[in-house]
Amino acid sequence: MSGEMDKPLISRRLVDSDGSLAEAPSDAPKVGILGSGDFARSLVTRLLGSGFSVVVGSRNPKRTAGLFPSGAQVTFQAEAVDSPDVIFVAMFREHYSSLCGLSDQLAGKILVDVSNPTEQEHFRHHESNAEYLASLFPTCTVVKAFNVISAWTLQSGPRDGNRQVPICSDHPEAKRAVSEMVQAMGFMPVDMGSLVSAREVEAMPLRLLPGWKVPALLALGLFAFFYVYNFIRDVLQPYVRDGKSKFYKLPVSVVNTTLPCVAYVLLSLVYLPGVLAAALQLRRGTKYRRFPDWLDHWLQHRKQIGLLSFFCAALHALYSFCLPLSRVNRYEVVNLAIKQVLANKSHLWIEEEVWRMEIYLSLGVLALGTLSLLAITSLPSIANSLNWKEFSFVQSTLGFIALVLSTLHTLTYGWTRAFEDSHYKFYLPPTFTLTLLVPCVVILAKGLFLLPCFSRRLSRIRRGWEKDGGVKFTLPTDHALAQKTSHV
Ligand SMILES: Cc1cc2nc3c(=O)[nH]c(=O)nc-3n(C[C@H](O)[C@H](O)[C@H](O)COP(=O)(O)OP(=O)(O)OC[C@H]3O[C@@H](n4cnc5c(N)ncnc54)[C@H](O)[C@@H]3O)c2cc1C
Ligand SMILES: NC(=O)C1=CN([C@@H]2O[C@H](COP(=O)(O)OP(=O)(O)OC[C@H]3O[C@@H](n4cnc5c(N)ncnc54)[C@H](OP(=O)(O)O)[C@@H]3O)[C@@H](O)[C@H]2O)C=CC1
Ligand code: HEM
Ligand SMILES: [Cu+2]
Ligand SMILES: [Fe+3]
Repeated sequence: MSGEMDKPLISRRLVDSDGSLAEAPSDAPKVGILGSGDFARSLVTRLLGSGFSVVVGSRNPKRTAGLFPSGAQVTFQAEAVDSPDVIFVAMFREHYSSLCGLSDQLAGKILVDVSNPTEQEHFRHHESNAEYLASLFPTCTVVKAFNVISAWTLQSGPRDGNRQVPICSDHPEAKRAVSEMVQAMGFMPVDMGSLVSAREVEAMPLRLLPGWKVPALLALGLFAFFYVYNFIRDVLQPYVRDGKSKFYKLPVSVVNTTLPCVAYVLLSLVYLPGVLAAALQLRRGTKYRRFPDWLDHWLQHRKQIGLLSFFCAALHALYSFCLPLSRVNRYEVVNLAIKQVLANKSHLWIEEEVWRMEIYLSLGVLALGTLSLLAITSLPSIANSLNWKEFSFVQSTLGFIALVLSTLHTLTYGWTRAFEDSHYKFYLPPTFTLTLLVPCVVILAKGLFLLPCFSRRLSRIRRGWEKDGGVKFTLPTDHALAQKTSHV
C-alpha cells in the first residue's frame, strides 16, 4: 500500500478530542466490522458517535489498530465476529471468498453488504455483490445497505446531500434491525424489498442524473439544428452572396437566436403531451387504458424538459442584456449616427419599431418571470410546502400562461418579417417562424378542450366515467394519476 492509503482518514487527535467518541458503555449494542479500509474507519466513527460499541476484524490488527479511534476494539477477524450479531463486510467483492474460513462462526448472524461495484463489475456479474455474499454464506442473513453513502458523508455526518439509505434483504427482521441502526446513525432507511433488489440498489451510485439523458439529448439536438439553421441564414448567406464576413456573429448573435428557439420549443414540448393525453382520453372515452409507452415516458420527463427550457430562456435573457455592451452594437450606433448626419437628418424615430420593441421586451420579461416561479416550485422543499392544488396551479396554469406570453413575445418580435421577402435567405424563412408551429397547436388545442362540450366530457372521464360501461370507482384517482406522472 502507498503512503497515501496508510494515512488515517480520521486523525486520532481529532477523534480523541471529541468526547462523544470515548469508550462506549459496556451495555451498548455491539457491532462487528470486517475490513479496516476507508469505509470501515468512517463507519467506526459514526457507530461510536451513535452509541454503539464496535469491534473491527482485520487480517493484521497490529498494523491497523493505530488508524482507529481508541473507542474501537481492533482484533483478528475470527475474534471480531464472535460476539456481535450484526457484522458489516467493508471489503471488496473479490475478497469475500477469503472469509469462507469464518463460515461456522458467522452462522446465524446478519451480514451487512456495503459494497459498490464499478460499472464494469456491475455488467460483468449477473448477480449483485450482496447475492454473491449470500451464496457464499447460506447460513447467514445478508442485508444490503449503506452503499449509496460515501465514507466522507459517514464520517462528517449527514449534514447535507441525500440522507436516504436504501435497504434490502430477504429477512424482514434483519432488515428492521439494520433500519434501526441506520436511523440511529442519522440517516433515513428506505425499504427496497427483498435481496433481488440489491442489483438495483448497487446500480444507484452508478447513475448520473437519471431521467435527464433524453431531455438533455433533445435540447442538444434542437440547439444543433437551430444553430446550423441560423448559421446558414445569418453568416453563410451574406458570405456566399455578397462576400461579407459576418463570422463575428458566431459567439453571441447566432447563439442568442438559437437559445430562445430551443427554450420556446422545449416549453411547448412540456405542454404538448398533456394535450395529447387529453385527446386520447376523449377519443377512447375512458381513462382506464394505459397510454402508449412513448407518451407515458414523455409525460414523466416534463419536469426535466421544463427545467432545461427555463435554463435556455435564462441564458437567452442574459445574452440579450449583453447585446448593448458589445462593440458591434457601439459601431452600429455610431455608423448610423454618421449616416444620419451626412443625410442631414436630425431625428430618427420610428414609432412602430419603438412600440414593437417595448412590447416584446416586456412580454419576454413577464414570460421569464412566470417560468422562474415554475422552476422555484419544482425544488423539492418548496414543492413539499404546497398542496397538490397549489402545485398544479403553478405548474399547469402558470406554465401555460408562460407559454402564451412567450408566444406573444415571439410574435411581437417577429412582427411582419414572416411576410417580407427580404427576410428569406436562401429561401429559408426567419427562424422564429419555425418555432411557432408546436406552441400554436398546443395553445389552440388547450383552448379547444376548454369549450364546454369537451371540458365536461373530459372531466367526467377523469372522474371515472366510461363511454361504454358505468362508473368503475370514484377514488381520488386524479391524485394517483397526477403523482404517477410527475417527477416531484
Ligand atoms: C420551469 C419548469 C419546471 C417544471 N417543474 C416540474 C416539476 O417539478 N414537476 C412536474 O411534474 N412537472 C414540472 N414541469 C412540467 C409541467 O409544468 C407540469 O408537468 C405541468 O403539470 C404540465 O401541465 P399540463 O396541464 O400540461 O398537464 P397535466 O396537468 O398533467 O394535464 C394533462 C391534461 O389533462 C388536463 N387535465 C389535468 N387534470 C385534469 C382534471 N382534473 N380535470 C380535467 N382535465 C384535466 C389538462 O388540461 C391537460 O390537457 C415543469 C415545467 C417547467 C417549464
Ligand atoms: N470508500 C467509500 O467511500 C465507500 C466504500 N464502499 C464499499 O466498502 C467496501 C470497502 O471499501 P474501502 O474501505 O474504500 O476499501 P479499502 O481498500 O480501503 O478497504 C478494504 C479492506 O478490506 C480488507 N480485506 C480483507 N481481506 C482482504 C484481502 N484479501 N485483500 C485486500 N483487502 C482485504 C482490508 O482490511 P484488513 O487488511 O484489515 O483485513 C482492507 O482495509 C467496498 O466494497 C466498497 O465498495 C461503499 C460505499 C462508499
Ligand atoms: C428577460 C426575458 C427576455 C428578454 C429580455 C428577451 C429578449 C429578446 C430579444 C432582445 C430578442 C431578439 C433577439 C435578436 O435580436 O436576435 C428575443 C427574441 C426571442 N425571444 Fe426573448 N427575451 C426574453 C425571454 C424570452 C422567453 C422566456 C422566451 C421563450 C421561452 C423567449 C423567446 C424568444 C424567441 C423565440 C425569440 C426569437 C428568436 C429569433 O428567431 O431570432 N424570450 N428576445
Ligand atoms: Cu424515464
Ligand atoms: Fe454486479
